[in-house]
Amino acid sequence: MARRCLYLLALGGVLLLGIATFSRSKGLRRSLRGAASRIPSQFSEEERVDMKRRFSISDCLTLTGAIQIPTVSFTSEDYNTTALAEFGEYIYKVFPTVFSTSFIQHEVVGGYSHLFTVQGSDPSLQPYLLLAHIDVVPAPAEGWKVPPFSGLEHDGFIWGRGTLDNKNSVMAILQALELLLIRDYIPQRPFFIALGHDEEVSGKNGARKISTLLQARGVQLAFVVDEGSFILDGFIPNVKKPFAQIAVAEKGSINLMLQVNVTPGHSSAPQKETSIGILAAAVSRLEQTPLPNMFGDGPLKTTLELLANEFSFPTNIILSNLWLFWPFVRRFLERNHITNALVRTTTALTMFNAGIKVNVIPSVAQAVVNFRIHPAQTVQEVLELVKNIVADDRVQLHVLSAFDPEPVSPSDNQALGYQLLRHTIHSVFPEVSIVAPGTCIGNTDSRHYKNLSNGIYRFNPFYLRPQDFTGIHGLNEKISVQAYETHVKFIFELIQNADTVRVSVPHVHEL
Ligand SMILES: CCCCCCCC/C=C\CCCCCCCC(=O)N[C@@H](CCC(N)=O)C(=O)O
Ligand SMILES: [Zn+2]
Ligand SMILES: [Zn+2]
Repeated sequence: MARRCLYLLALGGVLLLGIATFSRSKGLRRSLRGAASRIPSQFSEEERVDMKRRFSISDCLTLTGAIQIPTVSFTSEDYNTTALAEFGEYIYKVFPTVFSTSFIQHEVVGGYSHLFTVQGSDPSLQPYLLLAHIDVVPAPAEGWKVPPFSGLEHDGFIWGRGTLDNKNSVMAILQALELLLIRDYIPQRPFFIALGHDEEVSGKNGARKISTLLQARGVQLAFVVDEGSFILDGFIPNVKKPFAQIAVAEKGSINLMLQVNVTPGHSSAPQKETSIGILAAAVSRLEQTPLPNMFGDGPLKTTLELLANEFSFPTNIILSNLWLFWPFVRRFLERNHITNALVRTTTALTMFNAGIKVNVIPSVAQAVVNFRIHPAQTVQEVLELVKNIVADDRVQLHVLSAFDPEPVSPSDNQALGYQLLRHTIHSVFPEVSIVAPGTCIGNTDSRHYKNLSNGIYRFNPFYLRPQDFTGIHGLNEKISVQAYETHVKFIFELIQNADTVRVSVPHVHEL
């Protein structure tokens, strides 16, 4: 009853005050609106067939295609170096113009990563960086409808590990540049392309080394574009149509090992508690005690306000008036595992090891918990909360790896990278009316570049539905041929759009 009264009261207030509107100054957004690509992003039938083959199954220059090369990362010390080296040779063969153009320098960094420096014709413009990664997570063939490294095309889709994460970006970036160069396009704004080889296992040998190299050269970037968000379709119940989310934030991470040591013994006369029992109780407490809901801090509130009109009544009214309804929305978002990941630091129990024999009380039990830290919290704050939840001195806590969330990048009208992406999304996907800032719940190589730019944007130009999400790191990863072509078109337009707009920048760097 009380809730109903509150709701009616609020509704009345809303009608009186009028539904919130967002004032938008013109500035950069206006200058982008008139910007048109100088070379139309239209590809001949032959070019379309070629770009598909290079990505999937190349029958022209080699027997393999990009998806067929098993560039698997297992751990930060163990990745398929043979495949990574083969991939380097492959891109050299299939993108001859990129590799032979005088104003493009190519360097191999960290053994297998690639850095391309494209010297723009106007060095007064601040450079930007396009990121992607060559490596993929393992893909045992069980459960796949086609072999994961076959690159087979079926029903309009290219199947295989890396088709969404992230050889699509690697190949689309190089393909778009190749096609622009063939059309004699000379970029005005300098830019870099960095293709990491160990993103899936930290990026410390690829992205981090490239970033260090660029920093040593005094490079400051106008913006960085990486993977990490999409045109989201069906992730939020009741949202009427897909919307593009550009991730301006990225969660932090802690891998925490919990360990319990006891004196081993015969299982016929166990002590009251075993190492396994103590550890199991501790990790269960962690799982059963969610970390605080941080709704209201970070970009999610803005995303929901921008989406408000996409919902039907009364959700549209509720989201337009979060100042009033935030306690309700805060609780609502916890109910679904993906929206829950957006409002708090998540706790995932990922490894559990103990025991050597059926009749031996094990001396050691170990578990690993993976926390993804909300943008409004830090590693130290999370560790403090975790200690209080575990609350058992017999459980040792060892931080295996940890990093804080990334700073939130600007998404205002003067934010060049954000506005260029926004403009390009509207031009390549005219049916997508909403572009909103958001948070990447996974981690990307872009975090290694935060010293070089405050404008880091994570966006992949394709539609993602919840069922597609299960293919990323999962089974039957696939991309439609049309989505891959559109990815190429998007980069083709983005590079040209980056040349069209002029904003004053504080730092000018000569490549
Ligand atoms: C209101 C907005 C609703 C938003 C719904 C969000 C839907 C999110 C969908 C997908 C997010 C996918 C994130 C992809 C990037 C993840 C890349 C990745 O797997 N990285 C690894 C890196 C590991 C490492 N060692 O660095 C990881 O995160 O584990
Ligand atoms: Zn990835
Ligand atoms: Zn991945």
